[in-house]
Amino acid sequence: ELAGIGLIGLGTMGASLALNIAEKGFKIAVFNRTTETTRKFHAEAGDLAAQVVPCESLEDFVAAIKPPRSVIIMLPAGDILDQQIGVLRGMLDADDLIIDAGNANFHDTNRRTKEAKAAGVPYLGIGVSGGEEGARHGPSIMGGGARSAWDRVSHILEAISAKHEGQACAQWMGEGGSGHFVKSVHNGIEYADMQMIAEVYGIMRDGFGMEAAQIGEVFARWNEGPLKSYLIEISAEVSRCSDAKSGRPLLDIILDRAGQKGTGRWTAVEALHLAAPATVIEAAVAARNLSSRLDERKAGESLFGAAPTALDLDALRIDALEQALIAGKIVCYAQGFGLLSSASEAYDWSLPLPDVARVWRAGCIIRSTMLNDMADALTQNPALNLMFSDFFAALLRDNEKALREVVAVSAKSGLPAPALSAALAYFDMMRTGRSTANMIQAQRDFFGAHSFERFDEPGAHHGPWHKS
Ligand SMILES: O=C(O)[C@H](O)[C@@H](O)[C@H](O)[C@H](O)COP(=O)(O)O
Repeated sequence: ELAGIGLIGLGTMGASLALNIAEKGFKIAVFNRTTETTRKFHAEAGDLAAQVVPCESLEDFVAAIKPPRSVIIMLPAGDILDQQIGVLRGMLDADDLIIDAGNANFHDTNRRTKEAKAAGVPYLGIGVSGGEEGARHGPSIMGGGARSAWDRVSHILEAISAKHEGQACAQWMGEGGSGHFVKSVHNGIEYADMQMIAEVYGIMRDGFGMEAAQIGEVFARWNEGPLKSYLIEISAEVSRCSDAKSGRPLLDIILDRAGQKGTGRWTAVEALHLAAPATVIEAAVAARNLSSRLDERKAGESLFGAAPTALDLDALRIDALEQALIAGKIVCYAQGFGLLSSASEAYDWSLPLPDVARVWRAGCIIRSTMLNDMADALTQNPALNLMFSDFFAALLRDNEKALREVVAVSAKSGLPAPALSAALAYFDMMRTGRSTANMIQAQRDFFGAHSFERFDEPGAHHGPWHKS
């Protein structure tokens, strides 16, 4: 019996996704450049091995799949993917579908979709979120490309996806690179959420002098409240984990140099490009860049002395940290959905924003109970800044004071809080009817005759500079 679908790339995510597909009853052909990996995968597939067709050549792989074929490719972003698509396309029939399920840059997916369209062959770019665990037992899936191509495989993608209240967290988002863009923004928000959590962890560790396990208790408590989410849950777990070798808290042994593979950066770059402020995401990307400058930071510490970080609990209540995170999260998601809305317009995607929030409710890394409320608010008015929706405006009113307090105290005591500070600044800017951009306009006109608008007269105006 031929396989109903194929998958190339048995890395962590690819292998997990293939087992998930097999487990849901779909016979799957698999191929990996390194044959040893394919053999090992099949040998370790256990009861699912019968559902898996291990192929040691691309020819065998293509022949093992029932036409019209659907082939998922799970490879790192970049040239390697174009090469694989090129080779594979040469061996497939015209109506065979290629699905890139990796973390591609949506600009590349836009290009590849156009190339596929020009060649008259189907192509999908899908964002898959949830890490290894999610891929294996139910990820969140964000599809992009021709609707007809999505409809060919939606029964499989919905079957393997995470479920929220029985609803599949797998959704077609639009044409071209829309699926990968939604995934990028997901990752940008993931960066920002993680950074804000790391900042309050820093205040508890360096400000209050709390032990990792104590901090873990606080996160565990917050995971019972409005912040209930996968990232708070795992922050509690990693804080409470001890190092097998030394018995010390593992967190205290991990080097403070954050890695990144690009999705957060791409999101920040696109936000600047579209003039859709995503300052909390930008701050999170910059914090990762700064964290990698370990030696320079150490040199800075000896040059300027470590910040006078010690705080007493009178200065700041632990609960204020939870409230600050709630306010920061609302601002960050408002920016994320604002960016999705701007891109949807710029690229003519008509992104279903309420469905984006729904698809993120389970399976993905940023899954949280707050996404339920976001889906409701966006359903009521997808065009409205999320901060201005009744539910979140009320929540912000209740929590913005704590965010202000946390940012103020951390600034005074030299505890870096770039993402929380960016969130507060955005909140204050977005509720300032009369900003200071008039000074910018005057300066621009002074040195570059760029002109300015007046309150009292339409048109472009110039100041009486350089006249005297
Ligand atoms: O949604 C997910 O499942 C994750 O976001 C996944 O895509 C991956 O873990 C990120 O690529 C990590 O990104 P960085 O390596 O850039 O932190």
